[in-house]
Amino acid sequence: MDSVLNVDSLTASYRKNKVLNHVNFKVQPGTLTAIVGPNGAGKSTLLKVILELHPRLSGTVSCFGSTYAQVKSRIGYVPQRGTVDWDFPTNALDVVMMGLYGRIGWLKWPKREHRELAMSALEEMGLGSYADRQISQLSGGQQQRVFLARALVQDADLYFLDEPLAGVDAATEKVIMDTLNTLKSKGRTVMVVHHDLQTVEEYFDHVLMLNRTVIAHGATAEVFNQANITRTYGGSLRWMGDRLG
Ligand SMILES: Nc1ncnc2c1ncn2[C@@H]1O[C@H](COP(=O)(O)OP(=O)(O)OP(=O)(O)O)[C@@H](O)[C@H]1O
Repeated sequence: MDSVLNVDSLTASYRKNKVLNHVNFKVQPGTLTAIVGPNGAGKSTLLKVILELHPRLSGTVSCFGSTYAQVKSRIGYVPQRGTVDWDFPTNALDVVMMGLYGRIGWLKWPKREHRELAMSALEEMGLGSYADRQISQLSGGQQQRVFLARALVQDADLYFLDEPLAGVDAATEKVIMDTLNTLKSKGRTVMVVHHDLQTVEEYFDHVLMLNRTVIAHGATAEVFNQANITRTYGGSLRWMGDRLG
């Protein structure tokens, strides 16, 4: 089967600090992958390099057999909440509409059908009554759902989400995971930076274990084991041993 994403010998740095070193992996369509690794492992940087928001030093990234620039309308991104300027004066509905600009075209006015699409995505996220609310006046979990709604209306084939479950309550976590599973059931491919090792097996069918390079990658049932967790995190996670044997 052709891979949706092929990362080959990818190396990236911030000035002289090499953050990603010969990262190699391929992702198959219709998979839901957790990207896990300790703080500073390069998870967010990996997404930024794939999305051409940060340059690579060497290596290649191909999405659907093409460069990112050629297929970017097929790719959705939900950034880490902390990296977004929530004081930007815009309301929830307008943020969701941004996901439609690929279809509407920049500098063109959205039509009623676009507004309805954005509205129904907000409703799907349980935020129908918040459409006019300034994004700075939403809770963290609501902001996260607004960004997920924006990604949904984009109707992409490949999604990257950077810690969408960080700091959200159980109800929002369920809404987000249900949404990601729906995308997967439609054959979309989803990659999620994730920190809670306790839920990796329950939520994700694949896992990419990263610590500046790929420590392990594959089906969760095959690679998410104590040996690989220790290799990824060092000896600092001994408490997981009881669970994973
Ligand atoms: N803009 C930047 N300028 C300089 N160094 C950076 C920058 N962004 C990240 N780094 C460094 O690159 C390394 C990898 O950071 P990155 O944010 O990719 O890690 P991460 O795995 O996503 O971490 P976390 O789990 O803490 O979010 C870290 O050492 C970090 O300090």
